[in-house]
Amino acid sequence: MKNFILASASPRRKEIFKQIGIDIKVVESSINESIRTDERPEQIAMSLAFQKAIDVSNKVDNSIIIAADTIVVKENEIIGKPKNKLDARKTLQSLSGQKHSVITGFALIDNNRLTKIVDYELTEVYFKDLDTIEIEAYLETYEYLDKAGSYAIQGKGSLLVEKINGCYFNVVGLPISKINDSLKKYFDISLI
Ligand SMILES: Cc1cn([C@H]2C[C@H](O)[C@@H](COP(=O)(O)OP(=O)(O)OP(=O)(O)O)O2)c(=O)[nH]c1=O
Repeated sequence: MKNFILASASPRRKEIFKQIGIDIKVVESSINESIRTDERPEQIAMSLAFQKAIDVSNKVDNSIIIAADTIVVKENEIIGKPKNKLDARKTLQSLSGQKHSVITGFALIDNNRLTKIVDYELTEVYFKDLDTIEIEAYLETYEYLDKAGSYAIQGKGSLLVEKINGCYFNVVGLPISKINDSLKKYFDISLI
């Protein structure tokens, strides 16, 4: 089996690998996640994922590096991680009763063969109508910290969601099935 490296500090991404029986090694990237606002959301997510993968690829030998970046987009506006509780409250108010997209860009690099792949997955998420009491109760869980869109679908945030259209794991931060498709197609490796 090839040496896989996950270039992400996100415990959720490591957990997704664990769920499919892979105890993946983590090497965190140290990129500055600044974005160019003139790019399309999927370009931004792919570019950030690629920067994370390249950064880690320069630190390890003979490995396949997997990196990802997740952003939330509503009506072409990018909603990142909340700066504070006030910010999280505003985001949840704006997502209430509405549809948004969760885009995860991912990058795969085989630094032995010098193969590089970048792609993304998009999932539509429909929020329920949330009242003030629910939003305040959710904020008290502090689950919003460090989450794009200020919620965690894998936690109590599941109670805010009416339905999704697309890959669930993509919302949690790693479209594992699409990543496996790319590994099969371009690297001749299957995670199954
Ligand atoms: C919408 C949503 C996002 N998220 C998380 C996934 C990502 O970890 C995070 C978005 O931040 P990212 O910048 O994609 O990742 P990260 O900062 O956690 O880790 P790293 O940069 O080292 O790769 O939001 C959830 O866990 N659940 C959700 O429902």
